[in-house]
Amino acid sequence: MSTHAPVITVDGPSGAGKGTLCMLLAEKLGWHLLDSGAIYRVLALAAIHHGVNPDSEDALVPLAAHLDVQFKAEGELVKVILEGEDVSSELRKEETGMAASKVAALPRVREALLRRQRAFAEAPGLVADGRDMGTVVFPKAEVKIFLDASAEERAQRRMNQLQLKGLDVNFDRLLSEIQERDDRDRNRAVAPLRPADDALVLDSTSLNIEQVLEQALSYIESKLTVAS
Ligand SMILES: Nc1ncnc2c1ncn2[C@@H]1O[C@H](COP(=O)(O)OP(=O)(O)O)[C@@H](O)[C@H]1O
Ligand SMILES: Nc1ccn([C@@H]2O[C@H](COP(=O)(O)OP(=O)(O)O)[C@@H](O)[C@H]2O)c(=O)n1
Repeated sequence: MSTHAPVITVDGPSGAGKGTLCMLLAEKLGWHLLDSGAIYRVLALAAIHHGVNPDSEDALVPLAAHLDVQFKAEGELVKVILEGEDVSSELRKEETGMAASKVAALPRVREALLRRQRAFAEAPGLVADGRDMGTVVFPKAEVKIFLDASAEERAQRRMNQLQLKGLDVNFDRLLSEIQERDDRDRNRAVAPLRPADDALVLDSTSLNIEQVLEQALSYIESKLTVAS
C-alpha cells in the first residue's frame, strides 16, 4: 500500500449476508470492493482445471502466486475470468465453496494470496468481504464488522438464493454442508474465522437486508467521523 486508503472489513460465515452488505456499502460510498472468497474459489477451480491435488500445498502455492484472474464489473454483476475463461457461474456453486475452504486451510496458500488482496486497498477506500479481513489481511482497518446469523437461517437464505436460480436443493444437505464448512473455517490453524477483537458483531438472524445496512452504516459513520 503506497498511500493510505481507509478500509471497512466484513467477515463472517457462509450465508450471513456479507456479499450483499459489502456490495451495498461499496456502491453507497463509491469505494472499491474485495470479494476475497472469490479468490479462494478461483484458486480451487484453477486446481481442478489443471488436475492439481487440492490437498497438495506444494502444488497449490505456485498456482496461487501466478493466478491469472480478472474481475470485470458488468452493471450489478461481476464477471470472473480465469485464464481467459468466464467461470462466473461455476464459481458460485456450493461444491466450489467447499473446495475453496479446503485450499484455504493451507497456510502457505494463504500467504501467497496476501499481497494480491492488500493491493485492493486504494483511494478512495475499500470494502473487504471474507473470513480474515479484519484479523489478518487488514488488521489496521478503520471499521471492522463481523456479520453472523444462525446456521439454520443461513441455510434457508442459501436455499432461497439457489431456488431463485432454478436449482433443486435439499435443506438438510445444505445445512450440513454449511456446518461442515463453518467447522473447517473456524478450526483451521491459520487465520481461523473469528471476529477481530475490535469488530462490531452484528447478528442478522432476525434482521432484513435494509436493517443490516442501516446498522452497518450508522456504525461506519461513527467510526469514520472519529477517525477523520
Ligand atoms: N439480512 C438478510 N435477510 C435475509 N436474506 C438475506 C440477508 N442478507 C442477505 N440475504 C440473502 O441471503 C443470501 C446469501 O447472502 P450473501 O450476501 O451471498 O452471503 P455471504 O456473502 O455471507 O455468503 C442472498 O440471497 C442474499 O440476498
Ligand atoms: N478471506 C477469506 C475468504 C474466503 N475464505 C474461504 O473461501 C471459502 C469461500 O468463501 P466465500 O466467501 O466465497 O463463501 P460464501 O460466504 O459466499 O459461502 C470459505 O468457506 C473459506 O474457507 C477464506 O478462507 N478466507
